[in-house]
Amino acid sequence: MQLSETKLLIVDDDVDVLSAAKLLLKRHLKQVDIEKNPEKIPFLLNNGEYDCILLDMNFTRDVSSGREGFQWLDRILDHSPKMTVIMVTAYGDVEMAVRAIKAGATDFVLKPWENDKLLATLKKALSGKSTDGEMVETVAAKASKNNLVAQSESMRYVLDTAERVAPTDANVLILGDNGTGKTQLAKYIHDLSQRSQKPFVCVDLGALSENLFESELFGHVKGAFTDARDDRPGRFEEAQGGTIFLDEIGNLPLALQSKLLTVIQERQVTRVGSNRPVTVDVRLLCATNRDIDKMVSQNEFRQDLLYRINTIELELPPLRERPDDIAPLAEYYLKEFRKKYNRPVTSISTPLLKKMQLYDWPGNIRELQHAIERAVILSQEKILQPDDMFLKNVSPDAASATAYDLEDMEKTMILKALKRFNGNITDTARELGLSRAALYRRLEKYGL
Ligand SMILES: Nc1ncnc2c1ncn2[C@@H]1O[C@H](COP(=O)(O)OP(=O)(O)OP(=O)(O)O)[C@@H](O)[C@H]1O
Repeated sequence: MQLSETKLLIVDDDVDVLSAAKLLLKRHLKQVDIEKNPEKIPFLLNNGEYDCILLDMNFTRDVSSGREGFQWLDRILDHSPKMTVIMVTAYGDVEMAVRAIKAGATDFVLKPWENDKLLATLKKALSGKSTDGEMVETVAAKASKNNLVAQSESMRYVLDTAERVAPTDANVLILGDNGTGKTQLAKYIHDLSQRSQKPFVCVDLGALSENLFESELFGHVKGAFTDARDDRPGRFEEAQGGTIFLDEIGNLPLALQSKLLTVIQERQVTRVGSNRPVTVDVRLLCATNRDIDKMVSQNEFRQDLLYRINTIELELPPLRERPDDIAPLAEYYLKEFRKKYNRPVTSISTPLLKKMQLYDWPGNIRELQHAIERAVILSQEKILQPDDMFLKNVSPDAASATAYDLEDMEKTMILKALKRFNGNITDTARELGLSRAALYRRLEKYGL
């Protein structure tokens, strides 16, 4: 959207700020309205057709929590979910900005602002919108999203948060078991960020031997150790301007944890064997499948480092906790492998899908991917059947279930749901889409 077509509302309790902003912006925008009292916001939203709101975070002087601003942000987005809201704060720091963006703001500006910066922020926020208010995705982000299957509510929440955090440059820690998609998510964040045209460097700290960590991350100079025949930049330098993704950060030895902390604080790396620091501008994404808080409490991971890397934490749930993703993932990989191996398989039978829903998937998406790959290669059928997929811990009853074994299926589903919610009847009933009374009747019927 063009700046010259934009109708803007500015809400701030400081009249000087309001008049200065109006004086500057009315020359560039179609309409600029100002309001001192945030209580008027609902009335103004009902009566004006604004494209953008510049909203102060702190209405009560000397209060810097931003609480009021967040409350008004919620109210605005409840009323107009696609509104471009730019938060204004005198106390801005990355954390507050990230919280605002997570809560739905498009961007933020610091007070007192420089006129050029304010205009640039407005332009950027509005240019990300097409006329119907949808965010325009970059080509890389679109491609990346196409590879991400996310139908369950929990995954959509994770992606939604990732999308909000991506443009902020905040450090993100991704938690999740093996194969849940941590690397894929990190790439997605990079593709959605302003660094998407710069390198995305992925370092698997779980696959590095301890004596290689330092030179791999920070580089070395010729002669620094026996095998160092040339000067070599480390992965931080390779990621210059872009993103570095440190996978399995929980594997970083303590001595290197303090070096990494220094790198993050000073934004400089020093190659092994050199004493000349090199300035690096990288965004840091980390991931681990370990219980990092427990590692901190056992002094295996530095608390101060954790604070630095987890400005935002995203947790990928295991596949068994998002059964809604199983069918779309299976379809997605069926299509991929059918093409890759030129096989005539067209679809997945309902009984096989049921069998997959009942399985625990300890290896998560990676395991599902391999299971479909094997089935596509080996199956003689056009439609994959339960026997085409060997899954270790599915009970034989469930495995041979046909679409017509409804009672067996129902009993198994109830048992699974009860287990998942530790016997809690209300939660189990809600999960199964039953009333509590209906669930009790079935428990009695099946003698559970
Ligand atoms: N949402 C998704 N949709 C489709 N495929 C996915 C999704 N998430 C992950 N995958 C695929 O699953 C496999 C495992 O994903 P990924 O390597 O990102 O997991 P990870 O959590 O980083 O694993 P590890 O802990 O072993 O490093 C990859 O082949 C990836 O492409």
